[in-house]
Amino acid sequence: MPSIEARLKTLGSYLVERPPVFFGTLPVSPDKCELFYGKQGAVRRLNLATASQDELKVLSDSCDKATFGLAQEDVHDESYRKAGKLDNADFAMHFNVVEAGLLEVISDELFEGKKKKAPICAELYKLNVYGEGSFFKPHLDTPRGKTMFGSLVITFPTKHEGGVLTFRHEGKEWSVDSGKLCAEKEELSAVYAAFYSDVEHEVLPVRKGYRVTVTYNLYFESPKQVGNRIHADGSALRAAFADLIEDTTFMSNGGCLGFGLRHQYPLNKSQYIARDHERRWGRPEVKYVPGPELRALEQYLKGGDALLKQVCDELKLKTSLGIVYRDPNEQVEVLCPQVVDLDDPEPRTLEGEDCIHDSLIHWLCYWYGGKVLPNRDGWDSEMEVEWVTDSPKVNAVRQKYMAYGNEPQKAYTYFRICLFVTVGPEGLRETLDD
Ligand SMILES: O=C(O)CCC(=O)C(=O)O
Ligand SMILES: [Fe+2]
Repeated sequence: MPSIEARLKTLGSYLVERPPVFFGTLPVSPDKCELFYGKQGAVRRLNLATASQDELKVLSDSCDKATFGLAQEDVHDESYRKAGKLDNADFAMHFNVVEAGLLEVISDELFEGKKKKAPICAELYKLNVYGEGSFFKPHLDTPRGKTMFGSLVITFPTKHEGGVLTFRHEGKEWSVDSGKLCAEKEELSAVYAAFYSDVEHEVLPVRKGYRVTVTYNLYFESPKQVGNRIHADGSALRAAFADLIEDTTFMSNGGCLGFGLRHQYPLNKSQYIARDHERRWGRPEVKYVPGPELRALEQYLKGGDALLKQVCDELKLKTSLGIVYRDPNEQVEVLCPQVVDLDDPEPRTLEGEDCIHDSLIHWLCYWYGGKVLPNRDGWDSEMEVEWVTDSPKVNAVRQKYMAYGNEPQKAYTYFRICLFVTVGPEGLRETLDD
């Protein structure tokens, strides 16, 4: 029998996922390629299946310059993104993703639904026109709202060369050459690509012609039903997990397993919540309780993260999400119940000191109920965790703050979102209340 350590490693390795991107061609009838557009006054009409280069130039000239999201702002910078765009209020098409059956394909492919599928919806977002020399440098899509999990790009069959949509995730790469795919098909076809928002993607420069795309934001429809997502490849993970907890020598007194989440999720920074109490009565005893943002996030996990939670639910093992902060200066990690607003002017004091004193870790524990995790630096750990997987490096979010030691100075920390599984002692493994 392999050692427990080796089996924990195997357990982590079962969290591999299907590609977080999928794409293909989709036959379309010419009437579905009919585009109506215009910002004010007269509306123009253009068929994207038959449009001439001159007609496409008129469309391109009617567009605004495309912007992109940077630090919560829409920025226009042609060294980063060169393309035209129309907002969803300024165009209409007969093409319909639901009628085309794409939502079913997306929910099958991204969530690997064998039995029940996640109810999802697609919201029309923008039309983009990439003429010769247009491109969009590597970026992640900004989630617009908590339930948004991905994007869908439909490329219509206008003649073009280049403009390859390229995805990269965890060292792998996928390319969608829409010009080539459309040209190769005998029947009139569009190209679709659906992907999670946190998968890096770029549009390589268009060499010839016009590439016209319509993008959609993909959402979960209702958090209640999302809990039914089924991952077809879950059996290996389930078996490895079940095997471990049946072994009486594994965590015989119970314990906690830690998994770094594989995907990124949008979380707001939350402020210190006990301020009114503090003003009136002084600092309350702050206990560690996962905040509402993290509790809500449990409904919206993606891919392997959702699978892990689902397997734990089936095995009746309690799970909770937590934010793990790392202070790069101290090589120490602390588990926090929320993403902390480090610019929050309150709470200000730490045992009489102003603001965040030298120790961010101490401050997080004092005000937010943070718990110090096992580490190498001689801090006393308040919680034992057996780590199974770490998060990919790109999921570590850098956060700046002002540290007030002898003098104020800029400092930074990293946080990542982790899932913790509470395992009961041997013979009483189940920890989830019904
Ligand atoms: O037009 C495309 O192919 C991709 C557009 C895109 O990545 C975006 O709008 O964020
Ligand atoms: Fe994008």
